[in-house]
Amino acid sequence: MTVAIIGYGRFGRALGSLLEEAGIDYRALDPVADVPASRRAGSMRELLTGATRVVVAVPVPRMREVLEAMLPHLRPEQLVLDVGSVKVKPVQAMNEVLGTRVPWVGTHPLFGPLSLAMAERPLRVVVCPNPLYPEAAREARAFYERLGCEIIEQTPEGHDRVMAHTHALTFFVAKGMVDAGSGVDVPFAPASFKALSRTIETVRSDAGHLFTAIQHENPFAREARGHLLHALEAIHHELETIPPEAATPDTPSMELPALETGLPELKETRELIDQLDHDLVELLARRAELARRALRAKAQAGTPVPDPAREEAVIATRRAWATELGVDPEGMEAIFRAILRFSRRAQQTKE
Ligand SMILES: O=C(O)C(=O)C[C@]1(C(=O)O)C=C[C@@H](O)C=C1
Repeated sequence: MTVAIIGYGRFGRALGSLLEEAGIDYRALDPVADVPASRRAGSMRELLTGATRVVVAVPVPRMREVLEAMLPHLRPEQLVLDVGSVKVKPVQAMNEVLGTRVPWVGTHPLFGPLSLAMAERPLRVVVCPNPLYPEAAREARAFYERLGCEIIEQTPEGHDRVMAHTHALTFFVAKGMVDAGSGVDVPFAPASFKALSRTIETVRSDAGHLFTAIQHENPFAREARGHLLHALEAIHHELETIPPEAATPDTPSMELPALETGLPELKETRELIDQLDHDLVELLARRAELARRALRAKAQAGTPVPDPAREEAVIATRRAWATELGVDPEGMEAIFRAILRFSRRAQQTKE
């Protein structure tokens, strides 16, 4: 399989690194971004000749003109996939420009460069089957599964509706908070804000055109923003009008979903421990993924594998962190020695 990537921006590059990890050959074309010489195609014709999968990773508003530029060089045995963050408009563009000439399918990988760098798992991709090419969705599934992704099937409308209430609103709220100056240079922050500030960082690190695309190019985003603004206005108004002494947690409109589980204390505590351990297992899986990445980097740089000096440095810092947090450094060292053994074992297995 040879993959052609059109658009070597943040996502195009991230996809390139996934393809490389999976041992799949690819070429890329971008009018401005720097493509490594070994991967660079000189023209659309050169890029598309011989490619079996063609990934369109350009900003959504540019999709149609790019599809038009591709069309003369495409052949019916190829498969075109877009990776836009919205689906109704790109699918419409592919339907109109490619139609029944070349197989195509709309897809949205729900991960970006940041989640790949952090070794977040699972990597999920929404695939939107279309009646013109039922086989294309199956091929897209197989393609993404080779990259280690899980697939969710959705209609373009279903996808955009969900995204309007999740992706678009998250970006909207985060940008609103950034523009209102919240969280800048604060001396301390409660846990509730820490979770949100991670989101703000993600939004900040994404390409600028993404913000406009997920708001403007999603037909349901405007309405979702309107509902949110309306709800916020109503809350603001109530906070202004309800006298403070009347605003108990039982005031109907101010009620938040109950936090009390009503479970006996031991049962509740064990459930919390289970949740926390689940997070730990997920973190350890990501750590193992990063260790495998370190191994690949070391293979290129000729660094020793395993590396006792690095392992001792790891242990020393974790002991210091434990001391700072007031937990037993000996115990923490034992845990990290086990984690390093786990890590070395993970480096010996492929996936
Ligand atoms: O940092 C590295 O070189 C790694 O390969 C990662 C790691 C780790 O899991 O932290 C794993 C094995 C090495 O012996 C040292 C450290």
